[in-house]
Amino acid sequence: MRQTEGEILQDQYKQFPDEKFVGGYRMRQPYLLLRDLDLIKTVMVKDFDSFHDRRFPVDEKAMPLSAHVFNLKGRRWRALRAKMTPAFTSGKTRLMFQLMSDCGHALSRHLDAPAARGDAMEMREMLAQFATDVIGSCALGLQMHAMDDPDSEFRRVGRAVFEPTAANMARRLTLLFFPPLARALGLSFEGRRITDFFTRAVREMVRFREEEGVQRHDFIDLLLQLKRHGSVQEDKEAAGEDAQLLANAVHSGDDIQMTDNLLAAQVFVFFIAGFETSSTASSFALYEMALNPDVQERLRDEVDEAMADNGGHLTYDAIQNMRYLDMVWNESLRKYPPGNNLVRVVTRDYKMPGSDVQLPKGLWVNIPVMAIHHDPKYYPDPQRFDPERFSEEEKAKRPHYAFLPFGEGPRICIGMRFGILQGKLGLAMLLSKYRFSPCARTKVPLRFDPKSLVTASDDGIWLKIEAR
Ligand code: HEM
Repeated sequence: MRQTEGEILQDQYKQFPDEKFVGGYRMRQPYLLLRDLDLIKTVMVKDFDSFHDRRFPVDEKAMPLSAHVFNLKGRRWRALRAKMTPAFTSGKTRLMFQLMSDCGHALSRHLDAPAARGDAMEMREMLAQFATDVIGSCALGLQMHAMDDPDSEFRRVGRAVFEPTAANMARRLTLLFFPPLARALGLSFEGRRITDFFTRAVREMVRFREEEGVQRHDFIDLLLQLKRHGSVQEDKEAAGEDAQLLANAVHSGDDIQMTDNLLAAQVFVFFIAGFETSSTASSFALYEMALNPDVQERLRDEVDEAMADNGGHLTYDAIQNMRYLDMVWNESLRKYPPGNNLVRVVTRDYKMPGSDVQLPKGLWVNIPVMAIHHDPKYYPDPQRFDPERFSEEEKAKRPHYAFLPFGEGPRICIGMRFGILQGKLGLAMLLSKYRFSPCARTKVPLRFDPKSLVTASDDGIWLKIEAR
């Protein structure tokens, strides 16, 4: 395989410019590719009840870590999503800011020596270590020390899950395309070693918290609230975006018991969904800023100003209020969406609106995010990195569904606020202290790694780092 799934679908998307949707096969599995943004809205939101599932199999007994909110299906997904949503409001994210910020300071400390020497560094790995520490601290309440020790246990687990090895690929392709065979062989997405490591680590953590009565503003604490009381304490005032987030999480009416295994599965998905996505996103933003020094300077000016206004610190509100940071971050997610293809499964036979085409239950539906984000109809000269595309004026000219880095509808990324805060904080902290420029190993243009689960360059992101 020499192209990513996103690139294969992008070719097909370009091949049929006049169609609203196109059919195809992958390893003899039929699928539908959506091109039309109104149809995408119909599938993701309006007729969501006919498209509510994803494609990875779930088996709570044989593969305990598979029963997480990303994978779960139907009523069980709905019940869990509704219960977990209050853990992801901006109120809760704000409480985690200090934990995140501490990891940011550790990142800066770690880079001081190489920056003083003007070294070339692989920034994706650096940011993955930062993200591992953040998610470890905020999800598990652990000091992971991935930055002090790149071979720490959790960084090794994270690497093992995402490493595009032949074994990982073979296991996942079997799970996707031959689920009965995967079941017979006892395969899981992450592999037996990681299942055992993770369930044990979370079980020990839960026991420690329960016995010692330890409380921390992190996800384990919120999941333990769910286990004990059946719900997470909601914020006193949920306004704006949060009200929308909570309103989207309609309960299925089913009861869901938060067992230790179910709790471990949720922590596992926060870990894997949380660190690779935000670290690749931030490293692509750094890459583009190294190639576009005017953008880097303008953003650094904004960061300096925000710090000067806040006694030399980067606060939660300062990050939220930085307009240009938001534009740079979004343009980077546009050009390099970590999830380059979103999938829904048809959950009951469905007639496509405006046509005679009937979609059978079980069919996979692809929403080709990479292709849409590079369609010149929405983004003229799509290879150009131009944060101005995300000024309020330019955004208002585009259809909402032309920008889908976190998906949309009831299955939109539950950790979006957390991921954005972490990514932006990392960038702001780095720019406040260092300058980034291309080095001999910087690849222009980048090539994507076809074996990677998320959009990632095939040789990391090499940049020269210097103290300001
Ligand atoms: C820049 C960072 C991130 C990006 C770009 C991202 C992207 C996405 C995307 C594209 C989806 C699929 C949405 C859909 O199908 O409509 C998703 C789902 C999900 N994400 Fe994220 N994500 C990020 C960070 C996080 C973090 C930090 C967490 C957890 C702490 C997280 C947890 C999840 C979960 C649990 C789901 C499944 C939600 C459901 O099906 O109900 N993500 N994410």
